[in-house]
Order: sequence, then structure tokens, then C-alpha cells
Amino acid sequence: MSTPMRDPAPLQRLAPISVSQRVRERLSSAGIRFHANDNIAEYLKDGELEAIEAEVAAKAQEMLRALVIDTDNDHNTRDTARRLAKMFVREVFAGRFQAMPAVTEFPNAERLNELMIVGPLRVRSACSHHLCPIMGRVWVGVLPDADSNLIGLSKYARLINWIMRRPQIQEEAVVQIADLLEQRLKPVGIAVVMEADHYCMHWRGVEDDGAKMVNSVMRGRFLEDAALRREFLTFTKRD
Ligand SMILES: Nc1nc2c(ncn2[C@@H]2O[C@H](COP(=O)(O)OP(=O)(O)OP(=O)(O)O)[C@@H](O)[C@H]2O)c(=O)[nH]1
Repeated sequence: MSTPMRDPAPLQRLAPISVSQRVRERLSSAGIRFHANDNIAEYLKDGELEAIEAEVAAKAQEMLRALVIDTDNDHNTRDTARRLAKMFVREVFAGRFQAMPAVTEFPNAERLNELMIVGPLRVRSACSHHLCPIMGRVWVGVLPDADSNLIGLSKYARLINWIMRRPQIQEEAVVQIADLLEQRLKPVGIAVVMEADHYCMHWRGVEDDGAKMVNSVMRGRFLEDAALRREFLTFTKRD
């Protein structure tokens, strides 16, 4: 009498799935994009970030092994996988996993309607292509009206760094910054200029140490009014 073949499907269904797969499935079924520079904090449950960090550490350990590094006997790399996971999840890419910093908005009680400029603000990121550092500076120009909100000066740095602490490309980073500030401040004009060093060009690849990228977003009155745009750009004159 032959033994009936076992159907492997029910066992596969019971196999535990990784935390990252669980979160990816949750995001996909909600129709939420999870590109490198998107924030997914709202879709993480208690304890999942710790589990993601552990999963990243296990995968990083595999990568070190694939690079033929003897992590068992090399005292310098024994703990590197754990450090990499902590760095990506808690530090340099924390802007993907943490909720937006709290920002108090104040009414524009004195009806300020003149150009305000904040900067240069230091920003650090990494390119989405090679995960090499991007180190730069950002200037923000805001033209408020009576209906606009004001925010504390330090909150510009907090919001911008929340966006930059994700794998980015500079063209998308400046747009995300302008979108967020526009949403919070409701100005009649917003301008963002970013100047950055890309280590994927300095450290590797073409190995050009001097090249920088400068780009900007101009919206509302900054688009319509050349004199206003010039005034802002004069203040952001880079050395
Ligand atoms: N447009 C843009 N490109 C970026 C940014 N950061 C890095 N890059 C570039 O992204 C590109 C990635 O291109 P690929 O050709 O796929 O990668 P690669 O073959 O490793 O490129 P090389 O750097 O030329 O060796 C490189 O040219 C980088 O210099 C950014 O913020 N904006």
C-alpha cells in the first residue's frame, strides 16, 4: 500500500514569516508606498522596530560572511552586523521609522508678511543608489500672510532632518521638504535650496572630491516674483 504524498502547502502557510515581510504585506494591502525615502512609522506595531533591527542584523551578518570576513575571529568585525543594524534603523535612516517630530504651530498674530529666511541648516543623508553619505546645507525662504502658521526656529531643522534621515536623492528630498513645510506653515510662498556633497562621487565611482550638487524648489510668490526670488538667493549666497 503506497503512502499518500503530503501536501506541503499547509506547512508553508504555518511557517513563520519575517517581521519585514509582515510589515511589507501590511503596507501593500493598505496601498501605501514604501520607497526608501518614505516614512512608515504609522504602519509599525509595538515591538516591530526592535524585531526589524534584529532581522537587519542577521542579514548584515550574512553580507559580511559573503564578503569572506571572518567575523568569528576578527575582533573588529565581530559586532559589526549589530552596529550596522542599529545605525540604519535607529540613526541614519530613523526618518523612515520614527513619527514626525512634534511641532507647535503659532498663529501669525502680528500678520508678518515679509520674507523670512532660515539657514544654512546642516543635513545628513545617504543616496538611495549606493547608500553612501550625503552631507549638505539647506536654506528655507518663507513668505507668510495673515493666515499662515509660524513654527519655532529649531523645528525647521527637526522637520528637515526627519526627511533627510532616509535614503534619498537630492531632487526628491527638496520636494519632500517643500511639501512638508508648505503643509505646516501654509505660506503664500516657499523656497528651498540644498547644496550637498555626495560621497558616492567622492569616495568611489568617479572619485571627484570637489563636485557638489545644488538644487532648489520655488513655489507660490517665489515663482511669480523675480525680485523676491533674487532677495532670497542673495541671502543664501554660498561661499
Ligand atoms: N540625480 C541624482 N543622482 C545621484 C544622487 N546621488 C547619487 N547619484 C548618482 O546616482 C547614480 C547611480 O547610477 P548608476 O549608474 O546606476 O550607478 P553606478 O554605475 O555605480 O554609477 P557610478 O557612480 O558612475 O559608478 C550615480 O551617477 C550617482 O552619482 C542624487 O541625489 N541625485
